[in-house]
Amino acid sequence: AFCIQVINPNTSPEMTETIASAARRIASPGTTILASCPTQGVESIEGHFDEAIAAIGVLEQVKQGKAQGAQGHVIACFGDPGLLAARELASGPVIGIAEAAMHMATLVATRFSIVTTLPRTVIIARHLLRQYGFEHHCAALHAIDLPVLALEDGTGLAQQKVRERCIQAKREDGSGAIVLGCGGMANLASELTQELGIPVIDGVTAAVKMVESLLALGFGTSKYGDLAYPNKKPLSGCFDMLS
Ligand SMILES: NC(=O)NC1=NC(=O)NC1=O
Repeated sequence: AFCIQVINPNTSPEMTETIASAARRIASPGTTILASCPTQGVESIEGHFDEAIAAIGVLEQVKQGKAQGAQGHVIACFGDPGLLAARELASGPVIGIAEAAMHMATLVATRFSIVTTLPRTVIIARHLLRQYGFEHHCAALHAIDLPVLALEDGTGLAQQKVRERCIQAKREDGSGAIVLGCGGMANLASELTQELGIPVIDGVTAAVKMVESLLALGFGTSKYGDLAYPNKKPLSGCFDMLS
């Protein structure tokens, strides 16, 4: 039986719920999901500035999650904000949804496409592909060109755009799999997989299963080298909460 914390790095309660329900749906029977989002920060993450703000909230949540018994952590934003810093703080595994979805896509197809939210987050996804070493696995990246919270506005327009973009990507890119590039798309993957007949991979569910696998294998984050716990030092002002 595992306890896995799933962190929505933005402060949108609706998106936290979308993410939490996807995580709980896929979690093994014995796994408890602790879903959370930062108490302060940014309501959606759409660029480097937002990611810098969100990373502090991720660290605060990881610290709280550890205290609540979380054995592993998922960072449920497609920028994987604060990933390595969170790995320094954590004992258990910490997996970002972008890396999780990308890894999974490489296991089922030789090439994958990414469908994400804004043109500027396409550029950030490219940075992640390079950072993770997946550049040559990714055939193309597409944006639905709607803000992140359009996925939670109840109109269904963003969801329709995601579907259209996935159909286009399958037709045009020659990719065998598609990665959904936002935590708020977590509830779309299984229906799109059925309709398109190819793996449409959401990073929230992928990351939950990867954390479960690492825990089942007895692996946490390696605390040897640069992911060792942070050097002890006083943290001033609002950062005191991270001491
Ligand atoms: N590319 C994205 O849409 N990233 C994201 N921003 C958020 O606030 N959540 C995400 O997954």
